[in-house]
Amino acid sequence: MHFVNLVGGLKAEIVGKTNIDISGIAYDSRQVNPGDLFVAIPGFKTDGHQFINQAVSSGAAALVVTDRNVRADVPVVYVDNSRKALAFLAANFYGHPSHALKVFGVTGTNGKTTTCHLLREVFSQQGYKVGVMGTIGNWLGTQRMNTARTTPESLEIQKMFRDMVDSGVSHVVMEVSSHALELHRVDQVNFRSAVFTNLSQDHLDFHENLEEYLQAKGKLFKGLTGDALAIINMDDMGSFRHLQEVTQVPIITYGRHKDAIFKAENIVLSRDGVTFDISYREQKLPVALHTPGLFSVYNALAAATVALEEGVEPGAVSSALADVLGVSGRFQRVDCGQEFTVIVDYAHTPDSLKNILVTAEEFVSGRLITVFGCGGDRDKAKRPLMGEVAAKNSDLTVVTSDNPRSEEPEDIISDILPGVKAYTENYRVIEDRRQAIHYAVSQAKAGDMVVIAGKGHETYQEIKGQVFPFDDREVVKDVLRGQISC
Ligand SMILES: CC(=O)N[C@H]1[C@@H](OP(=O)(O)OP(=O)(O)OC[C@H]2O[C@@H](n3ccc(=O)[nH]c3=O)[C@H](O)[C@@H]2O)O[C@H](CO)[C@@H](O)[C@@H]1O[C@H](C)C(=O)N[C@@H](C)C(=O)N[C@H](CCC(=O)O)C(=O)O
Ligand SMILES: Nc1ncnc2c1ncn2[C@@H]1O[C@H](COP(=O)(O)OP(=O)(O)OP(=O)(O)O)[C@@H](O)[C@H]1O
Ligand SMILES: N[C@H](CCC[C@H](N)C(=O)O)C(=O)O
Ligand SMILES: [Mg+2]
Repeated sequence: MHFVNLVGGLKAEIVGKTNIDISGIAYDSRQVNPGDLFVAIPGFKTDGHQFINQAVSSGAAALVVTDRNVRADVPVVYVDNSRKALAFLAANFYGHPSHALKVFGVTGTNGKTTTCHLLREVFSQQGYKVGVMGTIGNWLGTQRMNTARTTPESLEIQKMFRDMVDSGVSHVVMEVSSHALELHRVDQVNFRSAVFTNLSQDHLDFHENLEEYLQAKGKLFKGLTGDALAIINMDDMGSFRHLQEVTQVPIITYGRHKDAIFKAENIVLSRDGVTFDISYREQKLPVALHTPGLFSVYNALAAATVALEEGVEPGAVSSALADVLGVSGRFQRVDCGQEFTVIVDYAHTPDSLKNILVTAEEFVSGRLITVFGCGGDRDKAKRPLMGEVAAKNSDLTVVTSDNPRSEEPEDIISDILPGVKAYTENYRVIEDRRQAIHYAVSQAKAGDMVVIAGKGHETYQEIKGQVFPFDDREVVKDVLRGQISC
């Protein structure tokens, strides 16, 4: 692409000759190919400006920088914010593909992945080719691609949108994390609609406090334009009020609140699922889900609201929701015919852990045994809170490691323990997650339930910067294999 077309419209000062072609964009010097434009990002850990020489020696044809002192033999584009510029340039480079797609963004602390996958099923059953971007992977129709982030960097997003358009995708459901909103990853995305699930404590390592966390989420709604809709959970009243203030587009509410436009009524919770009615605009739509818990009602209601607003026939919405047997690592049973229940779940916040344990508690006839830890290099304030939730809602709590990342596993456990000790003496600390799962499962008797929380679909464990293969579900099967044929 010609350099002038690429940077056209970007608020910037340009020094150097502009009559060049750009073959690609890179924001990491290690990824630069000859002819690329290198965008230097001042980051949290290091500064992309330090790698300019490396980028140029790898063949960078031009640079985007924020540091006015940078001088180079290639053209230099001076901008105020390089993440913003990256999003702008990526959208230009790939031809603004989101304008040729219906992109539905889902944000909130919990329920994004689940809501997206429910919505994916509804749209797929309509015969649309659906794109998905989120925690458990990215999909172009049925083709799955791995992902490291819930919401990738703007460059990857725009490239994926381009591939989606080129392969016939019409609808995209994507999780939009607060990190993505704060770091301009979705700046140039043309959202058809945005969904808000809920807000509770998480990521206070990244956001100053809950207000700032909410403000980051609000950016998704602030950016909506045209005939986009803001689809908001009205039961989270504090967040609802904020989002209502910041958005300029029509608001569609859902929830159990009496004033919600799409209202869940007649909710019946059971061990194997949930049934409820969606009452909206003088109509009633019965829904049956295979996942239990009140939180499942919210996810399905959010997905149904989007689909119904898009004009999907109501019967098709409820039948697609009924066809979803579950989402990988979300309240996933590991069943080898044992006499007790084992659930692997991705709850890694105080609120989600509480939801999952309250749901489990309701249907367990015996003891509830919980295994969990907390991620390293993440919100430390949630650790004792998760300890408290586990202790209050379990008969036996096994505190272990999640992904300690660069932290000492025992330090993380020490942060969790005050919360546990304040509510129970029935706990064990087993730092090694495999051993912790072995212990918990071996303690279970007929009628008991073991909940293994925090890692859900993950197939790795990161300890001291090293990534090892690890899958809670496989570890459970290994233990059960020793007891019964599995
Ligand atoms: C906190 C956060 O989001 N950090 C993101 C941020 O990293 P950073 O600012 O620290 O980058 P840095 O390491 O200082 O490097 C600065 C720049 O120098 C470049 N560099 C670096 C080294 C080198 O040799 N050459 C080079 O050019 C880097 O590519 C980067 O552009 O920008 C990077 C480039 O886009 C991201 O990869 C990185 O995600 C990190 C790895 C991360 O763990 N993010 C998590 C917390 C995250 O985004 N999570 C959300 C939330 C999930 C949820 O809601 O639960 C998600 O969407 O996944
Ligand atoms: N609507 C909800 N409200 C509260 N908790 C929920 C809800 N839906 C799911 N959960 C709980 O949160 C966990 C994570 O769910 P899910 O993966 O759908 O959320 P997410 O928002 O995508 O999370 P992440 O931010 O990690 O990507 C589930 O395993 C479950 O324990
Ligand atoms: N997207 C979340 C996932 C947390 C999952 C948990 N297993 C952990 O590693 O902390 C985060 O990056 O904070
Ligand atoms: Mg997710």
